Amino acid sequence: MTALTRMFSHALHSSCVVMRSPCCLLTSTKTLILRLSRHARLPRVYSIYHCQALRCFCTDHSQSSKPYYITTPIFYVNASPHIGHVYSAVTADCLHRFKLLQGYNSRFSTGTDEHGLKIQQAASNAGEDPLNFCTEVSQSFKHVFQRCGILYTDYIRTTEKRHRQAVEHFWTVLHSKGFIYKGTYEGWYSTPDESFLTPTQVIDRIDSEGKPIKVSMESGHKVEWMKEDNYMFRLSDFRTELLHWLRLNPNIIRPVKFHHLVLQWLEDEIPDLSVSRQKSRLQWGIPVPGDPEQVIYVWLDALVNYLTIVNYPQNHSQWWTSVHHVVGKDILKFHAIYWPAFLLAAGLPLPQTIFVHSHWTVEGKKMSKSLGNVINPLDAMEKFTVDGLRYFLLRQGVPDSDCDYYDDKVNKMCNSELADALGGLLNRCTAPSLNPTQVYPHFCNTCFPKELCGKAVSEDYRMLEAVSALPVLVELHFENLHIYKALEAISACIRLTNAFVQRHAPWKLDRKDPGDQRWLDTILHVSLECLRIYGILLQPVVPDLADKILSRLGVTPEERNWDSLNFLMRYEGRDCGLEGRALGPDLGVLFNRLERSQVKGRTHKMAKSKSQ
Ligand SMILES: Nc1ncnc2c1ncn2[C@@H]1O[C@H](COP(=O)(O)OP(=O)(O)OP(=O)(O)O)[C@@H](O)[C@H]1O
Repeated sequence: MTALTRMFSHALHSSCVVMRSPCCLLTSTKTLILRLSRHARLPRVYSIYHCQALRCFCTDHSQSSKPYYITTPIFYVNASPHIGHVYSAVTADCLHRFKLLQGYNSRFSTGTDEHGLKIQQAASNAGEDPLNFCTEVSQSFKHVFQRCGILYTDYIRTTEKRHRQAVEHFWTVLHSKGFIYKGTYEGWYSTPDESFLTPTQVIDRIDSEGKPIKVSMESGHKVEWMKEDNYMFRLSDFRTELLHWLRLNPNIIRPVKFHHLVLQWLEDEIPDLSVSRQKSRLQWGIPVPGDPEQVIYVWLDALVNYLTIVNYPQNHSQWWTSVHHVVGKDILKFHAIYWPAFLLAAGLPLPQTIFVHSHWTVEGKKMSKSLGNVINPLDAMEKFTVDGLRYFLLRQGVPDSDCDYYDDKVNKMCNSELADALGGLLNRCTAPSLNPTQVYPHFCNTCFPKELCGKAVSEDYRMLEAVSALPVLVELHFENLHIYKALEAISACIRLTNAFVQRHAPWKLDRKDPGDQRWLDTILHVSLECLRIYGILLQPVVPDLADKILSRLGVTPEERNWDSLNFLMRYEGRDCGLEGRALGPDLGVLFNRLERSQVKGRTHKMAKSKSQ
């Protein structure tokens, strides 16, 4: 006791000294966990006690009800949505729901990016008016997002009047401050990426007709030499300031790998950026204020959407100081260099976090509209259910590296982790055969005392420690966008709980024997407490499944927030409000096993993009 208490208070004390920023909080909490874990051989009772204490410490409750503004990229409407877009949206949605769970006043925006040459061309190929074309595709994004439970609070289209006004204002501010000047741009340009490239970013290739071409090294898209009179943004002026910002705040871009990448990009000089196109080349966009012969560069236009949402330029400040972007790695440069430079020029605060994720690939190639190797998310939800697909994307998607998608993988993961492990546990522990009265069973301190002298064995105490520490771990992983690690940790705990039930085989106990009955109730109580914690923590990931679990346990909607993660109060000698309460009536299966015939092996749909 004394050793751990000393260690814990020392750790708390030392962390208080350094804890000046969220980064320090994270570092010091990690240190605490490490120090705690080294003491795993101390008497169990103290470890559990301290894990609970640590959780209270880790969650800074003063943050509750503070604004937290999450954005997804706005999606380019040159074709219908695919799994990659859904992944961006589900990741942001999961963060949003996690923040709501913790009591933040979270706001979450998404929408569609509707200007630019690609859309002008796609609409023309489809023989449609650009706005009608955009409306149609924007609706399909909205539909897919609603279908997969994306709980956005704001949906924006860049063709809206409010957005045009925000962009015009933003441009005027930059121009009046002297950060935009008239010049000539000459260099490589990739229309598919709407991106300018330096000579070192392009390489020689041979096209399908055997002609030599230049392509972008990053995306592989063909580039063209462009020379035109444009408005230029003084991007080069901001290189030092951006470097300083990122070096001073090593936690801005997460996971950290991408932070290093941006720092590396900034090591080299960055040229000024062309921020307009001649109207003769591009008509579909917002005209430059005061110069109708020029149209604003699609990326400047698109990035301002984050401000439009929060009512820029009227009363955006409450939200703008707490903005967190979720982006794919393909658009990191736009979000981590261009966007902060524009904001600095406009005199606005910089983003708090840029969460970056990698790509879903199909047979090693990025799933992309241009390649047409896309998986239709509606088909995938049909096969695997909404929660099945969400779980797979977040459990398997590693933000640091690309991940190959195939149906069989989704099938296996859903069956083993949702149907068997989680569903099986719920089913076993709430079965009327073991619990005929269908109430939340009572816990007996004599059967499961704080010292190792009851019916519980040492593995059981280790399980309690793991489940007690779970909320802290989950929170830490979410902070780094390592949602897959959070799910890995939950999954490991579910395995421990299943092993606990298996070890004590409550179905073999004699219910007529009062001692056995007390122990049986205790086993079920502990298992349901574990399930309650898993249910609460899984809400941001699989909202419907989590609701099913918590409803079956009789947990009310008010008892599903972060403060309700008070695991196994009876073990601590405190009251448990659920004891003796009726379980929910739904005896149905949590997640139906997917048959292999339901999903085809390693196939993928070559869905036709709208532009084809
Ligand atoms: N394969 C993917 N994996 C993960 N996220 C993706 C993927 N494709 C697109 N996204 C996400 O959607 C955003 C918008 O992508 P975009 O509209 O450029 O789609 P795309 O299919 O890559 O299109 P294109 O083939 O025309 O480049 C990306 O920045 C990224 O956040």
